[in-house]
Amino acid sequence: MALLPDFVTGNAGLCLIAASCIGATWLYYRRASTLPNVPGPPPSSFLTGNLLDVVAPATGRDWLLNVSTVYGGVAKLGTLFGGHSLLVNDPRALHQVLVKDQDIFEEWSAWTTTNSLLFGPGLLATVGSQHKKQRKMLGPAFSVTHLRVMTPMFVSIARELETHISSMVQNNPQEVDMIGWLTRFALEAIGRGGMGRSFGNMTEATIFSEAAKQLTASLSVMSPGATLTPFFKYLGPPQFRRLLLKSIPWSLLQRLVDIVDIMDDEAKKILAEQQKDLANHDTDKDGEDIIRILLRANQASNEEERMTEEELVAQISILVFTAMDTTSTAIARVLHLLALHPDVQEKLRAEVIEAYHHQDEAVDFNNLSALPYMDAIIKETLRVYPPIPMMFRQTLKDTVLPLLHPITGEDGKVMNEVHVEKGTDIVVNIIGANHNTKTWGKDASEWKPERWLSDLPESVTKIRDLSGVFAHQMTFIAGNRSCIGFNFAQLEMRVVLAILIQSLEFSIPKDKEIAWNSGLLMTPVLEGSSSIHTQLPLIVKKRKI
Ligand code: HEM
Repeated sequence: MALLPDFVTGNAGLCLIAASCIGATWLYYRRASTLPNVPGPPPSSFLTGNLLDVVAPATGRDWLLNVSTVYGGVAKLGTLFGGHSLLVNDPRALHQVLVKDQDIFEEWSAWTTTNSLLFGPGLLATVGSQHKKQRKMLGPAFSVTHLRVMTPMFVSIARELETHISSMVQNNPQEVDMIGWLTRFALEAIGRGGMGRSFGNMTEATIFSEAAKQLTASLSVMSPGATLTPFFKYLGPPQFRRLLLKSIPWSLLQRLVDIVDIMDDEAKKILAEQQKDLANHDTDKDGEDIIRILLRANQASNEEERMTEEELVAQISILVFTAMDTTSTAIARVLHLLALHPDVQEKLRAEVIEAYHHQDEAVDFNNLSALPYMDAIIKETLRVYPPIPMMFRQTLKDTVLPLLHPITGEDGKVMNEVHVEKGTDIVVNIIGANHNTKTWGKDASEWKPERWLSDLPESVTKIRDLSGVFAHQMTFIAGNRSCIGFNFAQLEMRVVLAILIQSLEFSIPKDKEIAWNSGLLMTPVLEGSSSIHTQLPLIVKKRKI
């Protein structure tokens, strides 16, 4: 025993569990290790394959794009212990994965298990008929009719945001960390629009807002370890697993456990309040929110369809998780690009001022949707800079993926399709699909809002297989697991732009370089900073109206 390090002798149980996990992972990954003949980048190490290349904060995005350029629509990636997964951006193959054969290409089990451990059995954690049932019940709350009703509430939150920022820059232009403000806006939008309650004053952080803000960043840092979570659920009952987690001396993990507890407590409180209001027939609120609509539908449904209390709580935490950072970083990206391209900013401002004549009270769903230049900027930004650069799927049985654009196999022969074994992980290369030159043309990677103001090429409009739910792109993916909130997100983007651009000007600070880190989500940071602290410092100037 003296030969073993103290940590091992002192934590024998923990080490045994870790060794079993590693062994089980190895066995698991060996099963799906044959993707014969599909070329791909050499793995950086036997232990982690290409996983660390994909999630590398500063280079992950370009790495993904480069692999698509070099290897085409499908490429073999190395995963843990010499295993392989398939990176896909070919339009026909993506259509097969996400739409045509979506029952064969199920959500990645590491992702659903992680989400189930974090939030419980909500949309991001369920599969098959349970997922379908939940999706059907939540769908109506995201309808255009409902969003139309919600618009004035978004406008009022955006005006609060504008008032706060304006007061900071009233006398002189100032550097403002826009991502912080946009995160508060997005949290408040999902709070009031989603849960029927405010998450607090926009200027002061609360325990909940801090927890929600840190969640994505913590998960991004820990994402390579997500591949191990399917085995975690076999490590005994939840109380035991919790004890196990609490005994691991890793501050980031301990913070994650706290965050999850805070979010869960809040979700339970929200549900209890909503149920009470509903029981009291209290409809004296700013229109119907998502959870209220869900509760009504749940109440009206039959026994087999009805969601449990646990499922309802999970939906609340999942909505906060999915709605907040995705949308705030999407708006942040637009503002960053407008600051980099003052001509585009000015043209957008002219369009908005012309439409509203300085009366932002008039901003409504219809007139917001009728601003062609704003529409072009939003579509182009989401295409070139999708906030989520990739997603994952897993095959439930052996199958064949057809390719629209054939590739050359390792044996030098042309491949029109790829045979994929049961258990293979599929990486949906969202950014690769959005930058595909065969679809979007040679300038696919350039940010050109103008491309949306004239006819798009036939390679975009005439391909039946290009099945993204939004603007021919994969940003919100496609099929039954596509983003349920894509119209909600776009509406938030439009409202914030319409309100801020009229009275504020944005430019880049002279002494700071902004970079975007890859991860689960693309996030703005200061160039060279490896920190998980997101920042978007822009110089904001008050316009004289
Ligand atoms: C620009 C902002 C957003 C982007 C880029 C985005 C992107 C995505 C993507 C790529 C997925 C698919 C995940 C998968 O394959 O499992 C997804 C799912 C989802 N999104 Fe969004 N999203 C955004 C905003 C929102 C908002 C505002 C909401 C809610 C109000 C939302 C709610 C959801 C939910 C609940 C799912 C899970 C759907 C399911 O599994 O059925 N998202 N989102």
